[in-house]
Order: sequence, then C-alpha cells, then structure tokens
Amino acid sequence: MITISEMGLQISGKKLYDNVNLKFTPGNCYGVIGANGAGKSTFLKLLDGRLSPSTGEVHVDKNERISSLSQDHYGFEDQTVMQTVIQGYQHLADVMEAKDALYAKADFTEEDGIKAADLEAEFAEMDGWNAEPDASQLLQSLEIPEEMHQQLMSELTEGQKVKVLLARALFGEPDILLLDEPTNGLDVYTINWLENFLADYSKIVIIVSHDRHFLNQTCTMMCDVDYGEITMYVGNYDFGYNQAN
Ligand SMILES: Nc1ncnc2c1ncn2[C@@H]1O[C@H](COP(=O)(O)OP(=O)(O)OP(=O)(O)O)[C@@H](O)[C@H]1O
Repeated sequence: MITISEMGLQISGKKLYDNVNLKFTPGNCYGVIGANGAGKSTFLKLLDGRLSPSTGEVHVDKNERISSLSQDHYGFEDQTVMQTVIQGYQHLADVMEAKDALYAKADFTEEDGIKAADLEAEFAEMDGWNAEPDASQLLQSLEIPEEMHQQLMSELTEGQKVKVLLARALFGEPDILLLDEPTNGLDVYTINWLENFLADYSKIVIIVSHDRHFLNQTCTMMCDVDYGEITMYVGNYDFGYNQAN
C-alpha cells in the first residue's frame, strides 16, 4: 500500500502540490491525468523515491518492490536483452551476480560456503531459479523471440527496445508498477496485450498517459492533478469525465 500524508512539493520555487492525502491499494489500476505540466510525471518520481516531498510524507510499505518503466531507450546498450529484463528486479540481479562471483573464486573458503548458502536461500525466496524462464516467456509474449534474448540491446530496433523495457518493468511481479506513457512507441497488438496483462494484475498499478482509450480499458480509479491538488475518484477516464461535466 502507498499512503501519502499532507504531502507538498516545491520545485524551483514553484508550488506543484499542496497538502495531498491519498491511499493506493492493491488490485487497483490508477490513471493519473491533468494538463501538460500539471505534475503527473513528477508525481511518479515522488512515489519511486527519485524525488522527496518538501513537506509531509510518501510512505510505501516495507518489503514492497516498486518498478518503473524506463524512458531511457539507449540506457542499456551494452547489456543483453535477458540482462536488461532481469535487472528490472535489481535485488534478484544483485544476488545472482554475488552468487556467481563467489562460485567463480579459485580459493573458495568455508566462510564463502556460508555466504553462498545464505545467498541461495535469498535467491530461492525470490523465485530466482525461474527468473530466466519467466523473463523469456514475458519477452516472447511481447514478440521478442528467444534467439534475440542474448543479443545486445544496441542491436535492437527502437520498437524492440521499447518492448524489452516494458518487459523489464513488468518482470518479477512488482508490488507497485509505475508506467509513464506506456503506450508510446508500442504497436496496437502490444497495447492490447498490455491491457489484458493489467486487467489480471492483482498489485498496485499507476499509469500516466494521454491515451484516453488505454486509460478507459485499464483503470479502476483516476487521479486528477490540477492546481496543486490531486483528486482521486472511482472509475475510468470517461466515467470521471462524465461525472465532472
Ligand atoms: N527537475 C525540475 N526542475 C525544475 N522544474 C521541474 C523539474 N521537474 C519538473 N519540473 C516542472 O514541474 C512541472 C511539472 O512537470 P511534469 O513533467 O511532472 O508535468 P506533467 O504533468 O507530467 O507534464 P506533461 O503532460 O507535459 O508530460 C513542469 O512545470 C516542469 O517544468
């Protein structure tokens, strides 16, 4: 769950939000709407900790993992497709790497054995043994075939990169999924696929999008950012629009 209490934010002397109080609960998909420059993307940055509020609090339950869709299409050029997806679950990727480094040691000590056992337990708890098959399945359902999974991101087309970054965000069932303009650069087939994926998702999803059709298909709640306030209402985009007019 995410709880926002008396939250305010000023950027460069400009008040963006004032005294915002909201709760986000699992099983809901929230659409964030508002005029250009109202503060929709900045709101996502407050949720995933890239920004801190000037006043009040943004509280995320301990042990809840947040995953954000990366907008940086060229940020992973020297990684393989598979690495890019798995690193979306950073802690899992770190444990995988630490384990591999330990086993690669020429002078593996008793102490290393104890460390390795701890890492193995943590790895199993995160369902690490299924990480590659799960990532592979996710990629294939996004039409990135198996023979591309060990290719470097630099070898992919722009459209393929967008799909891999989407797989990276969705990988490992994050507790909180933040999607800023997820339909940008996606073909109609993939947009439909994502709509179906989100319809079945039981965690918290928060989407910033100008794509009204997509918001109508996916959202159960809307957050309207307007003049420093964020108002939450039940329903999808059209439902809220009809209520307000
Ligand atoms: N790091 C920053 N420094 C200064 N101003 C910023 C910074 N980040 C955001 N802003 C300003 O805060 C306001 C909100 O920006 P934000 O990108 O959140 O808006 P938005 O609602 O997502 O807009 P759009 O729909 O155009 O993407 C804008 O006026 C923007 O210029």
